[in-house]
Amino acid sequence: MKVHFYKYQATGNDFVVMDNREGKLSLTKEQIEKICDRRFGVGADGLMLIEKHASLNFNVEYFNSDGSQSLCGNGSRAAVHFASKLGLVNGKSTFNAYDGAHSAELLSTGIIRLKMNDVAEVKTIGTDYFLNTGSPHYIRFVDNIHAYPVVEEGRKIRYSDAFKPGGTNVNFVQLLPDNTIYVRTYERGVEDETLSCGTGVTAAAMATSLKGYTSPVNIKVKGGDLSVEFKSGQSGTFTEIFLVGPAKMVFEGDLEL
Ligand SMILES: N[C@@H](CCC[C@H](N)C(=O)O)C(=O)O
Repeated sequence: MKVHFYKYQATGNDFVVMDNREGKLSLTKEQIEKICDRRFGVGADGLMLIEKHASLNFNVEYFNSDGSQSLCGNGSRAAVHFASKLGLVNGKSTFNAYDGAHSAELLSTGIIRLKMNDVAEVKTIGTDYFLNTGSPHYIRFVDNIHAYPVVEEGRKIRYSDAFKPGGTNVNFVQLLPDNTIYVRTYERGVEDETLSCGTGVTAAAMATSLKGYTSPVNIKVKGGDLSVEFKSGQSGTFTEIFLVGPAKMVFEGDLEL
């Protein structure tokens, strides 16, 4: 069976996107792994099916490259760009994802401003933090981020007993001047460092606000620049959270399933 796909990147987090509004596509874990494989397939950190939704503009079914599912912040921004290309939305949009309903805006600059769901709690673990921004995220502040062994240390935390059985994504964050942070993320489901993680930088911005940084927090990742806006509530609660950054279609093609 031949399937048309679109390749997207959002600050270097890359995705295979397919239009499944007719509901004909149902992919197995093995098919997802093969499509996302960088040698035997198209190659991507994740895969998304864009589907119809009864009351919102569309539904996003997101899969990590190993076939597991969660919310993808960068993927959702790419999905909004794709939905706009399909003519499903014009400027403002609403859609359903793994953690429920979201709204977003595609600005004339090509930047996507995605509303994230509220954060009810930030746990403190020694000098580290843990919170859920639609996906689970562990945050550790480090110095000299560029030399930090992200994969080695990330893997230890991701597979630690404390986070079994689901595991967690792990973010290493360096505080920079001017309300800016540099974030590197070990992503579960990709089982490697990615160039950017949207739910991860959102979690990092929340943790950084507990250290006195204010909204918007400017984010630097290996794949580019983002920003996170939010309102802080009492004792580690956050509302009005927006993940803001670019997403681009890179190429399209057909693949044999
Ligand atoms: N890259 C994503 C996060 C995707 C989900 C994550 N790997 C998980 O399984 O929790 C993002 O941009 O948020």
